[in-house]
Amino acid sequence: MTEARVGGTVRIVGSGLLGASVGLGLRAHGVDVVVTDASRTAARLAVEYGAGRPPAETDAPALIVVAVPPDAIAEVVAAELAAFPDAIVTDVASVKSAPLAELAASGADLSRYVGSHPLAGRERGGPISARADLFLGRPWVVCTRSELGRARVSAVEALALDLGAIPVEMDAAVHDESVALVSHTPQLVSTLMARRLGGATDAALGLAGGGVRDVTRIASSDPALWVQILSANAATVASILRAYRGDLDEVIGALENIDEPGSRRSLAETLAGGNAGVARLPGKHGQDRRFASVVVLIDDRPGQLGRLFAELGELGVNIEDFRMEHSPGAQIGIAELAVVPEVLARTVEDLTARGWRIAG
Ligand SMILES: NC(=O)C1=CN([C@@H]2O[C@H](COP(=O)(O)OP(=O)(O)OC[C@H]3O[C@@H](n4cnc5c(N)ncnc54)[C@H](O)[C@@H]3O)[C@@H](O)[C@H]2O)C=CC1
Ligand SMILES: O=C(O)C(=O)Cc1ccc(O)cc1
Repeated sequence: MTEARVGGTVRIVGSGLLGASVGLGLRAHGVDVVVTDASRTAARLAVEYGAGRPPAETDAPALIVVAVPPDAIAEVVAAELAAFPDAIVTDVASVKSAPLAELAASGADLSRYVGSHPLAGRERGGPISARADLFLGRPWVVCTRSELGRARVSAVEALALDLGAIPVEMDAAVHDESVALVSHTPQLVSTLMARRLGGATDAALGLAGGGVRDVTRIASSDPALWVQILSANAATVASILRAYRGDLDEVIGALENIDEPGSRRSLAETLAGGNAGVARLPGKHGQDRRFASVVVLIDDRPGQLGRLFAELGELGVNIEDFRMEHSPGAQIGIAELAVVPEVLARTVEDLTARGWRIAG
């Protein structure tokens, strides 16, 4: 067990997915964690899963983590600031400006409040879905404000670091604009595409591969939580969607008039724009480096993946990334490996020589 950076007792209010995950992660460092929730069942479950202990009269937490739904953040943060006058209070809500404005309007003492947001989550909520490793390697935004003392910001960064996350300082407005683009609008785009699958035939769905799964993965997110997130960042998300609608109208125009001069060029430029956009997403370890992909067909039997990995090790090929897909109609797994481009040709050649089936 490594020693924690956070000192003293940490109190978690809202012991669902995020709250219980924070508790589990801190308990793994031996931190004294108190969990509480408006739902008795959620609180008891979190305790039974090992995320912390029930509150006691004598608790004097140094740090309070509010992990309730966005609509309840301001009210709960204000109550915690008032109840524990020596504690620093943070929250993990997916939106930052609206709760801050609500808190300021309530007259709360904001000098001890440092908003934050871990960019880590799952489609399912509740303490049953919680994981101690949820935050490992993920960015954790800590919202700075000019009047906030360094020590208070550092206390929340210590929490992020203890949970294996990477603290990123940002002000609330920049945070909300950023997540509107990389999280909130993608949620709606994924949802709208998945909604189109509602009327599809089983035959069509049987052809689904990695592409549609990638685009719709987050469409199974909790509607109740997402209505709150989107409502709290509505104007910014709407403005991105308006631009998106413009792009969509252009694509529809080109498709409806595909033989008009310029239509194919317009489609090509749209597709190239997508290539340029996706290339800007940071890759492994935040690098811009692109990898080559090797697709290996493997029999759906125990030990096959282990053998593939071991043989790549023998060949001195580092697996930069890995993804598994399944053939809908056959007992075959499709292993997609990312390797550095320099080793692509010899990897394909050596694996083929060893009897592996390479696709594409
Ligand atoms: N689900 C995700 O992937 C992510 C969620 N977040 C943020 O984390 C926060 C919590 O989300 P989840 O853990 O996913 O939700 P969840 O539904 O799993 O847990 C929320 C918990 O808060 C409790 N609660 C509601 N109102 C309360 C109140 N007034 N006082 C005390 N407890 C109350 C609920 O009973 C529930 O147990 C939200 O603000 C969300 O925006 C941040 C990053 C990722
Ligand atoms: O699963 C994913 O890709 C996510 O992006 C999960 C997620 C959902 C909500 C957040 O506020 C932060 C992260």
